[in-house]
Amino acid sequence: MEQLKLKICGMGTAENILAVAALQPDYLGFIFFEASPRNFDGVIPKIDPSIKKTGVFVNASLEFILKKVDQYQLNAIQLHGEESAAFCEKLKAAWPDKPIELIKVFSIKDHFNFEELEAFEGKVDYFLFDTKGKNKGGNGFTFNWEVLKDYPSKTPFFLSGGIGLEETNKLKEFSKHLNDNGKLELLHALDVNSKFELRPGLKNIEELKQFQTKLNFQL
Ligand SMILES: O=C(O)c1ccccc1N[C@@H]1O[C@H](COP(=O)(O)O)[C@@H](O)[C@H]1O
Repeated sequence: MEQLKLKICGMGTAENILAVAALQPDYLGFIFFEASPRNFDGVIPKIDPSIKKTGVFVNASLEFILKKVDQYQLNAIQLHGEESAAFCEKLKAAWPDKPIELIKVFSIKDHFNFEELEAFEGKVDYFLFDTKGKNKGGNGFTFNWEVLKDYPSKTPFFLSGGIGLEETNKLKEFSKHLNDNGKLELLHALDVNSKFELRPGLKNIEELKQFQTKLNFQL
């Protein structure tokens, strides 16, 4: 079975990027959304090429996304707004010979209509489930993961929204339930952000280390 991946999102300073990259996450996320306190406009230092640099966009234009992919040599794109399936198709077609991963976000609180996913099937590589809150993302609290227990799709997904150190027991239960239903392989990655911050954009390295250790023991 493939190992559960980790995405650390909302990076800011070069020094902190290097410290987080040294933890060898699978994905590092950079938010390109001016309304966010984590909006990224800096320089990404050289990091291990196995770490996928992921751009997070909210209803951005195709041109803007293309520019950022080129400028920062992004490996993955996370669409965190109301982007359509047709837009996802256009984005995929923009790099026919480059393996850019496309992640489409859906925000959930207590219910989700899985029919919403249908139009995106086969057009994106992953779905990402985040918490619906007052902000587009980075709300810092979890949604009702029970909603995903009967996940009907074959598309692997990222679990996101308010995941912190105190969620590890709940994560263990959640992965056990998926396993019992033969769906554990569909949980591709965990995505963490504001619960590991000293301030917006500055990650707490010690707490991230503790999280990795707890996950290795528990999941
Ligand atoms: O973090 C932000 O400010 C943000 C703004 C706009 C879109 C997405 C954003 N962050 C994403 O939100 C989720 C969950 O974050 P949290 O753990 O609840 O803080 C994560 O995928 C970030 O990529």
